[in-house]
Amino acid sequence: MLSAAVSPSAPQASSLAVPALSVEDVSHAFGARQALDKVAFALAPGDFTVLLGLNGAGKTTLFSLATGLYHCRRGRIAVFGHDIVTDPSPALASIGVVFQQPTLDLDLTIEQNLYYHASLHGMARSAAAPRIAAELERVGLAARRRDRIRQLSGGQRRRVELARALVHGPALLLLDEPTVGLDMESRAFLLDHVRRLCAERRLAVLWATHLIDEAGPDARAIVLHGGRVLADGAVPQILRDAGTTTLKAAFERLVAGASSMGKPS
Ligand SMILES: Nc1ncnc2c1ncn2[C@@H]1O[C@H](COP(=O)(O)OP(=O)(O)OP(=O)(O)O)[C@@H](O)[C@H]1O
Repeated sequence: MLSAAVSPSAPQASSLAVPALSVEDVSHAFGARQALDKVAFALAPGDFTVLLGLNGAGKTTLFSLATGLYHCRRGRIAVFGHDIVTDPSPALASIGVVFQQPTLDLDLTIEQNLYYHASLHGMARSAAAPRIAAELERVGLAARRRDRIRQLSGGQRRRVELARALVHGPALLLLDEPTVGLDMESRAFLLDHVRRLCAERRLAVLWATHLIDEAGPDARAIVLHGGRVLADGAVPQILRDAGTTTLKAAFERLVAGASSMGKPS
């Protein structure tokens, strides 16, 4: 398993009055294809939750709905109580996102990309400057701040995207397959960095991945398959419920069970 150098925070959704993220019976279809089917869960501040699903499970669709890229028509998504459809401004102000597809401007410098993001969030340059400096320092890229994105490696670009997602001070961080294509060292860096943020800033994190080892034994995991939540809980509990010793085996058992019941795959 990848290491996380900080003590994790336990799932606390039940003890929280207003969840950082609340997904209530959300369904979404593309024509006849049902991408999400009554998905429901909640995240509390400080929760590090891994959304585990194979290609096509519905992870990106859920992220697109949670960030307002798609209109949420069936069910409800709220960020700190703000409905993403009816009250989007405060909801979006609280979210930081690292999308699956890189969205940096390759011809701008690291700093220019971050200032642009800050301005989209209505931050004055004077307010953005110390935030940008601090986030770049934390991801080890302060000295490269005037380099253009195209001069960076894939892992460095991902770190820039993470720094950018945090510049406006979100309390909820959504990451869609953030480590795809990265080597072990870069994956471990990102995972450790995000786990630290959870612990230090009480950031709520939803980390979507198909890489099972990114859900350490101390994480909470939501298993999404065929648009449905098959399991949601602390990893040890998921193992107990599935009667397995590894999350990989539990995942395979859950998916096989869903398939044998005729659920979409
Ligand atoms: N724009 C779209 N039009 C039609 N079908 C779509 C569209 N986007 C996603 N789908 C379908 O919805 C389902 C869920 O896709 P989604 O991209 O959300 O899964 P995912 O878990 O993010 O997978 P991946 O890890 O491969 O990105 C899949 O069956 C996919 O083919």
